[in-house]
Formats: sequence, structure tokens, C-alpha cells
Amino acid sequence: MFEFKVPATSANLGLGFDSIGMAFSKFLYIKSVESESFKVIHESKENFILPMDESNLIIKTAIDVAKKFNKVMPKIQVTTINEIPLSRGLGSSSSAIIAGIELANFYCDLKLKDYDKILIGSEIEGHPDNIGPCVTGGLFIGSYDDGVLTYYHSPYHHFSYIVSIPNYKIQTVEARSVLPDSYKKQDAVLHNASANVFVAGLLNGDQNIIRKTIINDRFHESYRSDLIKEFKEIKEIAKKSGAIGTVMSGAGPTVLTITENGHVSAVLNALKNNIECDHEEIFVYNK
Ligand SMILES: Nc1ncnc2c1ncn2[C@@H]1O[C@H](COP(=O)(O)OP(=O)(O)OP(=O)(O)O)[C@@H](O)[C@H]1O
Ligand SMILES: N[C@@H](CCO)C(=O)O
Repeated sequence: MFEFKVPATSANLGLGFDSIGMAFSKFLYIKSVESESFKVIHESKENFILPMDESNLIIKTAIDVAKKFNKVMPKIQVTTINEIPLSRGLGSSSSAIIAGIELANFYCDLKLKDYDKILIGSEIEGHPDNIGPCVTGGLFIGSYDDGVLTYYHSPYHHFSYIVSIPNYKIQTVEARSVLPDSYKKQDAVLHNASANVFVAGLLNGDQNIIRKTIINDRFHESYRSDLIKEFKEIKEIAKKSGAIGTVMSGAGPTVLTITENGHVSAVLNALKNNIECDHEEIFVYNK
């Protein structure tokens, strides 16, 4: 029997497109035992739509990773309890990929280090911003390009967080298809400069820096705002009630609001009173 959990993650944090992510305390729980065939038992209703055989992303990843190391993945039965909503911008696909990597690592004795797990996961996802914090917890800042991975991570204790989770799904591929192939120099320069300062603010817990820079994304949010009809309104209401900043969580439709500690109730109540979707405080998961 092998049991573990993988956290939800929120990617981008606005300016860190495909690079920054944070782990949060909602989990994909996995229990596995060797079996006569590959089988996935879903204990959470929302996951009943997912495959139960080796075409399931968790099992498929485990088989592929074992193969990559010239091993054969033994047949297992996996039972999942999943608190991470599917296709809502909270990193469900990365949690499934990391679960598959952990299973291959355990059953094939691959002795993978965190770096190896993030590298393999990034190869599959194409970017490390959800995969990274799934493995490290806390705050993750990374870059991945053509097999080269570099990252920084650390536990994170600044600020409080609210997620607003609309009741519809957006597939990441769809949300990426609306992005342009290139950006104007003026936009790229503003985004880059703001992102550099934003990271300094993030690492130092400097809310004034975050307030001023988080609004300067030029890479994805404006292109995706037609897909997330609540985004502009959530942002305005959160700002009026004193929040530090509001961003799309990953590829959406979940929206993430950052507030000062002790100020969550005011923002949460304002959101609950004005916008119809699930709003809840969510906590950073530090390993
Ligand atoms: N627990 C799981 N088991 C098997 N497959 C899963 C699981 N969770 C997610 N998936 C697969 O990942 C897909 C969702 O991936 P997608 O990238 O669209 O959204 P997301 O990862 O939730 O959002 P984001 O990347 O924006 O944070 C599901 O439709 C399913 O195919
Ligand atoms: N950085 C990714 C996260 C979702 O997988 C995106 O915004 O498309």
C-alpha cells in the first residue's frame, strides 16, 4: 500500500505567466495497491467522469515515466479522493501528473529527487508553474525551456487568499489558444519590468509593491477576460473592499484575490454579497 497527497496550485499570480505558482491546502489523496489490472476508483463525485483504466492521466503518467527509465510499471489499483476541482484553474492536471510520477517512483524504485519530478512533470505539462509547487509546496518561481529547468522555492507566509470558483470549466488548451503568438515591444517591456519588481515585492511581503505592479500583466489576462465573465467585477469589488490584488488563477475560471491578513472577512463578504459563485478563503500549503 502506498498513500500520499498532492496539493492544488494556483499558477501565474498575474505577472508570472508560465513561471510563478503557489500550493494551496486542497488535495488529491491517493491510495494504491498492486492488483491484477490497472484500475482507478474515484471516491469524489466530480471525478466520476474521469477514466477508470490505464487511459486515466494518473496511470498513463506512471506507465510512461516507468518506461522512460526502462522499467515496467506493475499493475495497481488506485483510489482517489479529490478536493481539487477539474479544469477550474487550480492545477488539477498537474496534481494528476505528479501523482503518476510519485507512483512510478515508488513502485519502480526510481529514486527521483524533487528536481527530477518537476523536470519530468514540466516536460509533460510544457511549463512548471503548477507542477513545481505541487512538489515543493509554498511559493515556486521557475523557468522551463526545451529540457532546461531552473527554479527557486520557499515556504510562504505572507498575506491571505480568497478563491472565487465559477461553476463552469475552462480547458487550459482553450485558454491558451486565445493568446497571441507575439507581443508588442512596449507591452513586453512593461510586463517584464513590472514582473521583476513584483517578484521582489512577493518575496519581501511588500504589499505596496504588489498593489502597484500586479495590475500590469500584458501577457494573458486581458486576452482571457472574455472567457471569465466574472473576472472584471470580482477585481473591482475586491479592490473597493481593500484587497491587495486580484488575478486569474492559472488558466481560469477561478479568480484569486490577495488580501492583508485580518482583512479577509471584509473582502469575502463583499464578494459573497455581490457575485454569484463559490468564494472561500484558501490557505497556502507549506511542506
Ligand atoms: N485526478 C485526476 N485524475 C485523472 N485525470 C485528471 C485528474 N485531474 C485532472 N485530470 C485531467 O486534467 C484535465 C484538466 O486539466 P486542465 O489543464 O484543463 O485544467 P486544470 O489543470 O484544472 O487547470 P489549470 O492548469 O488552469 O490550473 C481533466 O479534464 C482531466 O483530463
Ligand atoms: N501558466 C498556465 C497555467 C495553466 O496551466 C496558463 O496560464 O496557461
